[in-house]
Amino acid sequence: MREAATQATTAGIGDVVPLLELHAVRKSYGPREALRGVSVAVARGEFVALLGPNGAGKSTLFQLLTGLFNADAGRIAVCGHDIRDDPVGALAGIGVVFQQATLDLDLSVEANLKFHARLHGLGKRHARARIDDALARVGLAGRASDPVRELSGGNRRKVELARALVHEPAVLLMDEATVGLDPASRRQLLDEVLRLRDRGVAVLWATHLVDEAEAADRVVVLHLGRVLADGPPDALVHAAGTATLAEAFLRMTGGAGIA
Ligand SMILES: Nc1ncnc2c1ncn2[C@@H]1O[C@H](COP(=O)(O)OP(=O)(O)OP(=O)(O)O)[C@@H](O)[C@H]1O
Repeated sequence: MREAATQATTAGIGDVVPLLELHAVRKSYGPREALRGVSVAVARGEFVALLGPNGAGKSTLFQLLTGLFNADAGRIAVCGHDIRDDPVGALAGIGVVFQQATLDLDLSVEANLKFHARLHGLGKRHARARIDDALARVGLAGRASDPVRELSGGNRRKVELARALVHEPAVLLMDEATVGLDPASRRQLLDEVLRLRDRGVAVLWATHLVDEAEAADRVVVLHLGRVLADGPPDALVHAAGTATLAEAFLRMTGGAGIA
């Protein structure tokens, strides 16, 4: 993991070169503008929360980042690879946990991860080592042969995180990944991702939950397809003149979303 992140960083000039970069990204569905010129950057070892109420454009942004479709305008680059010119290079640097569960419930934990490893072109021996490492990282070392169907919701999310890590991405995308989890499981997942951040991974964590955003190095507030604020949680609270991030978020979005 560290190696992948380091390689990506040293390819640029100094530590400030972002591993994930969106510049003036626009996307419309027919006449509806979902993203109206969004710019966001995430550096190595940085945890950025993308905080937005329903309809802000978070899912659209993640769909662009995962190559599901192209932006109408603007630039997206991962580890210096433009997602339009070099989608394979860009997507190789990304690990994703989607909002919707995407595991095959009838397969074992290990089989799900093996499938992902093959998709990323990992050889058998390398895949074996990476899968063991990723499962140990999320505390599921002893569950490799269990059918996913037998795991709790919290453990299934951990398997999804392990799967996202198998190919050692420099950038981790978490799309409302804690939806449906109880508070303890939510905290565990957040803590694990913070540890990955500390190992150098660049994390973009989409959420509508203010308490999750409070743990971030920077919070990007997205509303109706525009970035309303981008900075450390304290700075956002200070700029809004409120007592809490929740109040600042409410004020910025006109009460459109709070949790
Ligand atoms: N396939 C689509 N066709 C038409 N409009 C869409 C489509 N997907 C999203 N939109 C619209 O684009 C805007 C942004 O939606 P998006 O789902 O990206 O927001 P979001 O922040 O992920 O919201 P949520 O938290 O509710 O998932 C909304 O106005 C939404 O109605």
